[in-house]
Amino acid sequence: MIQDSEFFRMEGVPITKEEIRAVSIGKLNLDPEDVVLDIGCGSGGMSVEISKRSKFVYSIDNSEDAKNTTLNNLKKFNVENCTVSLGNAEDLISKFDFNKVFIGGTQNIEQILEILKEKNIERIVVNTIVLENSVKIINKFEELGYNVDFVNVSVSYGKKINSGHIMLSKNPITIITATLK
Ligand SMILES: C[S@@+](CC[C@H](N)C(=O)[O-])C[C@H]1O[C@@H](n2cnc3c(N)ncnc32)[C@H](O)[C@@H]1O
Repeated sequence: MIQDSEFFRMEGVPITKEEIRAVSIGKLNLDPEDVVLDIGCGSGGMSVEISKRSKFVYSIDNSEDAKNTTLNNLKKFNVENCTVSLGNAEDLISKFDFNKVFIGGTQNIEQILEILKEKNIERIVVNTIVLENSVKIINKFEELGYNVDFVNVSVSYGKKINSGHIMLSKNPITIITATLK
């Protein structure tokens, strides 16, 4: 994984942290021939990591700052197999052909999952921090007939203080993986 500090960042544009990227990449079970849609690409943290392990990535974000941040990071890490589109994922998904999806942005998530089901996508991995979203997403996947696996990942970062070393925890992230039965 690339260290978080190596990414170009813009104020207000989130990034999926290194350890969460590692687990999410594992859950995507990437193959070099995979074509992946990254919904809500933010700073491009996942887009860059996925592009290094797959054939092509289509990234979407509805924030212009996020689009520009991702483009900067694609350039910084010499990624040539990824394009970035500005807009709402629910309006753009139909333009692309892909076989796996990573979702880091969850606005209109139920509508997005319904559109993806129509495309028979084999594997979808979603990250969410909001508890209500976790329940909503798991229920929607089950309603649509997917196998669902969900894990909660809590990362604590080590820090040196005067009297020794401590661990500082970050908010847990729920990682939901849906596969077709
Ligand atoms: C947590 S950030 C993703 C971070 C990213 N995975 C990374 O590694 O840098 C979520 C992003 O999703 C975008 N977003 C949320 N819902 C969206 C939607 N329906 N369509 C497009 N973008 C969306 C937000 O603008 C935000 O930039």
